[in-house]
Amino acid sequence: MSGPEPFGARLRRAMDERGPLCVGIDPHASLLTEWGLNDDVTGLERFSRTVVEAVAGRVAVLKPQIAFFERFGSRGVAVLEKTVQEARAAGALVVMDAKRGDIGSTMAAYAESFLHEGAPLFSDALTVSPYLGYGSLSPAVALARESGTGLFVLALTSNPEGGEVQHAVRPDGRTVGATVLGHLALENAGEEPLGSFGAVIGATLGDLSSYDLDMGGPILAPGIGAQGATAADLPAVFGRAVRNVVPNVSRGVLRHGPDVVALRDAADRFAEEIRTAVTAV
Ligand SMILES: O=c1ccn([C@@H]2O[C@H](COP(=O)(O)O)[C@@H](O)[C@H]2O)c(=O)[nH]1
Repeated sequence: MSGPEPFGARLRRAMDERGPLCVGIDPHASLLTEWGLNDDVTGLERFSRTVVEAVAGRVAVLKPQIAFFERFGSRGVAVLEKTVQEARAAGALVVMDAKRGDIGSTMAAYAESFLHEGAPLFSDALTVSPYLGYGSLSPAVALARESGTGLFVLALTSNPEGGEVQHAVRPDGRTVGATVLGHLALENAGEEPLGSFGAVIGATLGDLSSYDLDMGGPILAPGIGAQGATAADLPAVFGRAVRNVVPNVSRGVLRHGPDVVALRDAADRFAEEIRTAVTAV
């Protein structure tokens, strides 16, 4: 089959070559201040550039959190555009953390913004919310297939409040989170070496053995570092699915800036801890 190489295949290769770590680009106001930067667009640009310079050439994935750019309006979004382009040019895959979700016709426009090659914010993958119904994501699934990009669908989020929705039991006896994972298994069926339709599942969640995490796609796992999970928790949380896990660390790395070498060393330490934990399974 011709067309662009699917995201899942590109991600598997990047994970094999660079390890699975994803570093988040989350320019919190407090971090800008700690780095000695102003809480303005110039500070935002310096922060983002520094993170890209430090780690984009060595980690598999970078995940900019769009909220921290949008708070500066159009000039912040312009910084995000440059950040995405520079990160991709340095060899990292970019997962845009925008958590988009809406009725299907609007979802198509969100998908165009991030998954259409040539769009200013074109990224390798996008986080999306299935809580308007999984089917509302269909336009994004279709465009991702066409453009060789991917989705990470919120399934079991890292925050303690998520359980009231995601662990809720449906009339068929399955939880809402398990239902999302079931949809993803269908999207990824037959895709080798890894599907392009991933789940977001928090590394903070403890024992998930009641869930079938083997849905053929990657698992983006935030929660390591500032939210209290550690690399050593990964095997217990994800079991055999750990080989498909992309652990995200944002503040745990970013707090070591603005020194480029210190940032790089922090990312390398997390990468090594993850490698040790995952190879022990
Ligand atoms: O369930 C979720 C989904 C997304 N996130 C995002 O990941 C990072 C985590 O940042 P840390 O500083 O490492 O805590 C952040 O961008 C969240 O919006 C999440 O934490 N949990």
